[in-house]
Amino acid sequence: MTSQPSAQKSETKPPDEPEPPQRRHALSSLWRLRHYLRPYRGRMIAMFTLALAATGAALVVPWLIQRVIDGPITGGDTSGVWLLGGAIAVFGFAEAVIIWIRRFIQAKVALGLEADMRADLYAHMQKLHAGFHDRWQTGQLLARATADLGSMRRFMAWGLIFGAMSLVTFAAVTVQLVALNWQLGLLVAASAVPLFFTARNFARAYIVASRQMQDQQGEVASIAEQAAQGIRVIKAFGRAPHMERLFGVEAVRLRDVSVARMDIAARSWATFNVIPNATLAIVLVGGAIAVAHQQLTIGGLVAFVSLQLMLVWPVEALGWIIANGNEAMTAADRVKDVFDTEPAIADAPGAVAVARAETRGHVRFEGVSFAYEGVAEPVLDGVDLEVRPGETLAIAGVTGSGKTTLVSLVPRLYDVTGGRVTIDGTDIRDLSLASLRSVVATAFEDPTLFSMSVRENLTLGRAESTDAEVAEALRVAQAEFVHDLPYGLDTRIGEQGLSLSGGQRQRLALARAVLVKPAVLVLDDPLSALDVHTEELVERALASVLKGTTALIVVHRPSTVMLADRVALLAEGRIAAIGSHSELLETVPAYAQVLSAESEEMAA
Ligand SMILES: Nc1ncnc2c1ncn2[C@@H]1O[C@H](COP(=O)(O)OP(=O)(O)OP(=O)(O)O)[C@@H](O)[C@H]1O
Repeated sequence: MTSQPSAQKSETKPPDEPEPPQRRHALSSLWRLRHYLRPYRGRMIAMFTLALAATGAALVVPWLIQRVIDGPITGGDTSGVWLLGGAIAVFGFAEAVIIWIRRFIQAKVALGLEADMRADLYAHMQKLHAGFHDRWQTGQLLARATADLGSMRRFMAWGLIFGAMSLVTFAAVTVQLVALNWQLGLLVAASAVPLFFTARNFARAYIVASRQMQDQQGEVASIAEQAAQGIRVIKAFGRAPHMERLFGVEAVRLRDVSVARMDIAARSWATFNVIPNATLAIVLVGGAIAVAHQQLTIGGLVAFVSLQLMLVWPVEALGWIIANGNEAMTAADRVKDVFDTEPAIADAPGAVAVARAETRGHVRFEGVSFAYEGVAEPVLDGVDLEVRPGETLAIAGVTGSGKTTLVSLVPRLYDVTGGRVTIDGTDIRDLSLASLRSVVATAFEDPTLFSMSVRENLTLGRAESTDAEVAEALRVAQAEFVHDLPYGLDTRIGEQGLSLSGGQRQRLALARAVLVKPAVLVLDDPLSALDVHTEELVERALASVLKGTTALIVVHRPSTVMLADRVALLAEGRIAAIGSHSELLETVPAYAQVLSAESEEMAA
């Protein structure tokens, strides 16, 4: 078996995870994902039009107020107030309705966008080879699929519209202000200059802080995920305080980078608040002077101030929009890291599909070498091995000799780095992955079961299996205990099947592989968790299945070797010896050592 990847993963960051992004790169990462907006183009245009209409309705109100003050109020004509007051109410109500409709559409667009991106990201992660998942922390992937997509959704569906509307509002209000009083209007327009510089400096600092926080969120998620997965080990070793400390260190780091990020935001947002309010104070003084000099009516001043108040929120929101945009850019950069990883194991051009019925299951390893990514030393170095159709070949070797690695090459969980593996004479890289995996079925020593019903877990490799076939597979794997579960085959088993014992999980995983009725069955020490009696029962039933199937079985125990027609001894990356169990016991001392004293007893 391979060593626990999560243990390795906790030590290192993904090697292909880049350094914090340059603003330009982050922007281009977000830009590259613009196609997700395409299906929502119509609704985005509708949202923008509605936002414009709401702003238009809001802009009319100060103009009407000016008419009320300068007309009916100044002239003492109360009858005119009703009409203008009614118009103000209509426009105010219209604005509220339009905003409500826009928000309704916006929520659908936002959630639809996020769901689309998440579905694609998940599909892509599923296509990525096992080597990618070995190197990436699960928490980092989780953070990308949740928090990062959330940031992108917020910007694409809200930030973009609000940003555009803030600019439109600023321009429209400024034009109106200049028309009312050009000196004061230009003063308000000039306040855009300090705003621009504040916004630029804020954006530069915030993008780095955002990326640091997002990366750290991934670290915290990784530790939490490992702690949840390894809760039994942690408890058994009394390491809860140690794990708490580890988590605490990362959580404090997350708090620190989040506080640093908010610090940058708080300072800039204070400026975003101060500028419009300071401008408003100056306008009030200047406006009062203008009214005194009869350059502006009282109604004009009230309209001016009302219009200017309309700018306070868009300017204050600028800080949020920039922050949101930066978070979306760095999130897109992080998501792009995953999207840009090409599946190293994929269908070759012109890959052919093999049919199960036509596959004899003649497996050959021809001069096969293999080294894990980033590891110089090869695990396998020139393996030549033949498994004839219908033959059962056991692979033995000391721990860490590469048995799991060797059998993982057959379903192409990893690709050879030298030589080739063939099935019925065809290089498996020339077969379509889907068809290869339908003729090769695998059961691992550490059987992963999913949080779904027993039936769904069993039929994972062959959804169309009949009840009779399921029953037969359960019999072969001696897994009939499932019928005693509260809902039988419909019992939902816990995450990773934790509510079942190790041996029960192993038997279900074996039944799942057998159910596929594969041409080539790969079993990686599938009976290691069973007691001797159950193992014997499974072996007896399995023997009938193995008769018509080519099988490669990784073995540690002599009892499992008995299933095999021949045994290959793997040592130093090569096949050191091959033959029947008794031949090897007699002629290869290393073989007897590998299978321990137990093997000698059995041979005797
Ligand atoms: N994902 C991986 N990345 C890097 N190295 C790995 C990976 N998986 C396994 N190795 C290394 O490859 C070597 C062979 O591992 P493998 O699991 O194939 O051995 P094995 O013979 O099946 O061991 P065991 O009998 O203990 O199950 C070991 O040195 C192991 O540390």
